[in-house]
Amino acid sequence: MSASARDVARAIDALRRGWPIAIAAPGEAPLPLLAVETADPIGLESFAGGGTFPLLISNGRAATLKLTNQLAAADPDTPVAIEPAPWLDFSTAVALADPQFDLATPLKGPFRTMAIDRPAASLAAIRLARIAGLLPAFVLDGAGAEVTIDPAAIDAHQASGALRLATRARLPVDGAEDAEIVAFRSPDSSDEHVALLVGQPNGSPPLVRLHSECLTGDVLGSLKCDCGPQLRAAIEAIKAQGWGMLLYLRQEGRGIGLVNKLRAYALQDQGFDTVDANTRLGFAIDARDFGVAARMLSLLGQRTVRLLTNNPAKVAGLEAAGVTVIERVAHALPPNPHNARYLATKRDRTGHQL
Ligand SMILES: Nc1nc2c(ncn2[C@@H]2O[C@H](COP(=O)(O)OP(=O)(O)OP(=O)(O)O)[C@@H](O)[C@H]2O)c(=O)[nH]1
Ligand SMILES: [Zn+2]
Repeated sequence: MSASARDVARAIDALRRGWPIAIAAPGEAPLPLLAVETADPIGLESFAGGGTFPLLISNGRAATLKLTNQLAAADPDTPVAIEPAPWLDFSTAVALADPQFDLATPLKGPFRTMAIDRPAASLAAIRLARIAGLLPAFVLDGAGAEVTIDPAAIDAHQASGALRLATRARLPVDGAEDAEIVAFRSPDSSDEHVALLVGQPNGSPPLVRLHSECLTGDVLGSLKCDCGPQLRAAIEAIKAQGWGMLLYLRQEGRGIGLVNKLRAYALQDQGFDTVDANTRLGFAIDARDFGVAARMLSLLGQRTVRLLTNNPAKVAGLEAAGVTVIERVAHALPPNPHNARYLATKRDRTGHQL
């Protein structure tokens, strides 16, 4: 592991423990940061010195709070800085960061945005929050940073190039007794992706399914989404075709992590759909990087595939990463009363071809 990879790992760990870090981009002054989600009043005081402080949130969140115009910057990941104000205290910072009480508690204010003087570090901070599975909201410019990292190290952390095949073994599964599991690891990330290889190569391109982790659907049988049935149907479809592979990608919640996905579910309980829930939390609607899947296919010797999906973004993501998708094979399953709205939203708002 390189020194910078170690620093990113330390930065993620520090943020999750409520310790401050700094991001220093070339040509910019360092940007000290304390994650609002894991801060407490004592940690905040030792970081900010007891005074008032500026905050950094994402545009999706700022637009939800009516601090920016959603249309002005279409990308929900764009950083937005909020000016210090005497009424900006710990509990107000939490209310600005976390949408769960948006409808219940009127926000203190007014709050004003301000120009961002360290743009590269600010953008990297929002990305780092997502990688750490934290709400994208930081107190800025305090003291005591545990570690200082370069945005380039965060890019390297996300890159799939260092992914390696770690081990493989026979794994008879329900529906495919001849299956083999292959595990992948990267020194830059703790995500352990796996591929399930079904059947034997028969000269034609494999039928491939990219399945993003869904603990609730895959393991607990959640009816809120279609993941569990899609997972099992994919294995059956691959088996029926003769051969292929299911890539199980550790991209829970379309890349925002389990806790943030469950926060999105809490917002869905309040009536927001899957798209608006992600945006209110301050995340992109889909934060996945399908370069990981392309790298796994390349390590498995596959550059041309038939892809089981309804999501054109998966086809585009693989193609952009150098995989030829010769055919998209539809993978729709019957709705149930709990996921009908979710499936309709995917069709109407994220371009799924159902
Ligand atoms: N953030 C968020 N993630 C969700 C929600 N519902 C399901 N997911 C996640 O969405 C991912 C499932 O998407 P997939 O089935 O791989 O793919 P898709 O983009 O729907 O496209 P298909 O290939 O057509 O199924 C999993 O990581 C789930 O955890 C939600 O409401 N919010
Ligand atoms: Zn799911």
